[in-house]
Amino acid sequence: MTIKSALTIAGTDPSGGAGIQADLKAFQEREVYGMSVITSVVAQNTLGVQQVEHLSIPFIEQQFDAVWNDIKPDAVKTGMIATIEMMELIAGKLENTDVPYVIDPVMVAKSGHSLMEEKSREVIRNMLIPLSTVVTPNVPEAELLVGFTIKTLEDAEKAAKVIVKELGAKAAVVKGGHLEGEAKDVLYDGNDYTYLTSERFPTHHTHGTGCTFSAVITAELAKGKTIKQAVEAGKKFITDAIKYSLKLGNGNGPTNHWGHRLQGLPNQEGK
Ligand SMILES: Nc1ncnc2c1ncn2[C@@H]1O[C@H](COP(=O)(O)OP(=O)(O)O)[C@@H](O)[C@H]1O
Ligand SMILES: Cc1ncc(COP(=O)(O)O)c(N)n1
Repeated sequence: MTIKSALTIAGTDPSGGAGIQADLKAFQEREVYGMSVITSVVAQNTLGVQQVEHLSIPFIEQQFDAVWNDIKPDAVKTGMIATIEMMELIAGKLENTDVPYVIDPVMVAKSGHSLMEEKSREVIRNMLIPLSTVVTPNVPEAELLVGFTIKTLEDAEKAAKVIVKELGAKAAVVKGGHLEGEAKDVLYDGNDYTYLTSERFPTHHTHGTGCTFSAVITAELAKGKTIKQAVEAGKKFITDAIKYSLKLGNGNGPTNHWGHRLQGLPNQEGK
């Protein structure tokens, strides 16, 4: 069996639901060998973010080189990259590789805490997105990337197209977690739209949904799946992870990375 590997470059969540920790759990569930480069150490839990400390640029670079020069990953994702300097470093490292690259453009945590400097938005747009295979913004992130309001499915389609045609991503998925009604995401791959729809579960235990979704997409690309197959696998996985999400902690609990093994069983509300 050939082992495929994936690398996440992101911030941490010591409570295990988001960031690097969520990504590594997702890679493991998809049977891909997981590796990580930490950009910022975050004191956070299900209640919110308490404190953030950024690692130095030379130290982030050392971590990256340690992985890349030894076990070159089959796919890479970035999550929380807070500063312009971090983005420039990562862009420089990824610009001449052909490794599939997924960007989860993490800007603000669900709890409302900013995880990216505002002035970095321009840099993610100009330097990182043109290098990417798939970008996975939620609605507020997509609005900041494209500069218009997203209220309807048509707006989401338009935003996905702008991210591909104008910002230079190979594909974009605008996630519908923040819209009303069914949880409907829109993938645009430069030619076609694909809609990924699930029922909306009435739960607030959704800490780390975006991290887990993009990590599964990364794992599937590492295995050589197409963008469409990878995004469909990500949607299936996150739907079960939310359906069986965990009432852990005192705030918004984490998603359940074993959700896909629990199909047919009652969720935590007994439904
Ligand atoms: N309550 C929910 N029920 C079912 N799916 C959801 C729910 N909330 C979010 N999702 C799905 O989870 C994935 C992550 O979306 P979203 O929560 O918008 O991302 P983020 O964590 O970046 O804000 C998407 O596929 C979205 O459709
Ligand atoms: C290190 C890190 N990366 C990403 C998120 C976003 O996750 P969420 O939007 O679910 O809070 C987070 N809270 N922490």
